[in-house]
Amino acid sequence: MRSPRSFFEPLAIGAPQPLRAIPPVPSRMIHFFDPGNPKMVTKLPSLATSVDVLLGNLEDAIESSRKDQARAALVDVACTTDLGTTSLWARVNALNSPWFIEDITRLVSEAGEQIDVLMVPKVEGPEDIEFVDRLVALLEARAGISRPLQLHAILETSRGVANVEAICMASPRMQGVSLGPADLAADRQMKTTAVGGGHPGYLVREDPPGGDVHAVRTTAQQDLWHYTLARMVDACRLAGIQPYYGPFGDIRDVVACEDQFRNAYVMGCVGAWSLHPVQIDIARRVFTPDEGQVAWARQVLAALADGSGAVMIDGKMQDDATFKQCANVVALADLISERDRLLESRSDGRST
Ligand SMILES: CC(=O)SCCNC(=O)CCNC(=O)[C@H](O)C(C)(C)COP(=O)(O)OP(=O)(O)OC[C@H]1O[C@@H](n2cnc3c(N)ncnc32)[C@H](O)[C@@H]1OP(=O)(O)O
Ligand SMILES: CC(=O)C(=O)O
Ligand SMILES: [Mg+2]
Repeated sequence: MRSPRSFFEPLAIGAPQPLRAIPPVPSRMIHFFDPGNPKMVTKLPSLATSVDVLLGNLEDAIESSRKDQARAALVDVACTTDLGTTSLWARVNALNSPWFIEDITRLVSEAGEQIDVLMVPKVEGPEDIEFVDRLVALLEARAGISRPLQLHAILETSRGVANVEAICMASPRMQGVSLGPADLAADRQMKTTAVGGGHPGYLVREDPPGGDVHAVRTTAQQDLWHYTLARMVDACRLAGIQPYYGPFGDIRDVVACEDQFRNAYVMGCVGAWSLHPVQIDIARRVFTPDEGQVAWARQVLAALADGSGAVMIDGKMQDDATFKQCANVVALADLISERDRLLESRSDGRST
């Protein structure tokens, strides 16, 4: 654990000063692409007019035989493609893999000014983040990078979940954490074979009406990810960083994807991954504050000018706590509306 006095000092001589706060940049959808797939790469300028984050994936879903090609292609994308105001992130391979060292070295050294966030998979404890933090600082210093790269951890092992608070607080580079439901399910030996979503066997059943255990009873599926997500949200907010739902693998099931994303949004997450273009609009719809809720929140703020006291609006008590809840909704809505204005002007071909 670092001393509070040295927490914000660069970890290498010549590395940029660490950030004191996470930049307030919307990241409703982290859209994954395979940098080694030319068809996907040609779509990037057009995708950049509709998504908040484009992420070049080098880890799972990229065949071992194509890792080097995908890495080189991602550096090329970073250095040659105009993505406007859309952020560029990269998912590197796991720390113990044969590709990690080359991933991190080349991405930081050759594209460190273009990449905003490095997503690190299978993070198990603060020591993993501390290791990457120092390595990135050394590479930044050597390459003369002017602004610090941020780190994003994927929560996908039991040990990672057990250490999530320490992971979130391990470095000022930490930008956020995503749930990794597929690897986490495997690591925990859960009995789902899906990427996110529910399971028909994880349910509650109504009590027997009149004690008749043979009566037909209603059941409702429960959210397999509730505990992990809630714990992750608390850990992220404790550290002042951003929580995200990860991927939803059933691309056809847009309804369940929207439900899963919305659960995460209501719980406090700021975004989710989109694996396929069809999931982009789902994430935008879900992670953009609802107009009716924003109007209500503005009404509460206006009624409680300085946040103190208590008033009734439509029969509901409002005070300092609801003032803060509403201020969060309004601040997010304003941030997103500015982002959508930028996306719209880029999509119209106007200068941003
Ligand atoms: C558990 C985890 O680790 S999740 C993270 C790792 N997984 C990933 O990154 C997967 C990313 N997504 C993909 O690779 C693809 O979406 C796949 C393989 C799942 C499906 O791809 P396809 O079989 O080509 O899907 P589909 O035929 O519906 O594609 C329709 C079009 O969208 C394009 N497309 C599909 N996914 C993407 C994407 N992520 N980004 C950009 N374009 C895409 C296809 O190239 C195709 O283009 P075309 O109409 O010009 O031919
Ligand atoms: C997100 C991810 O990598 C997983 O679910 O395993
Ligand atoms: Mg994974």
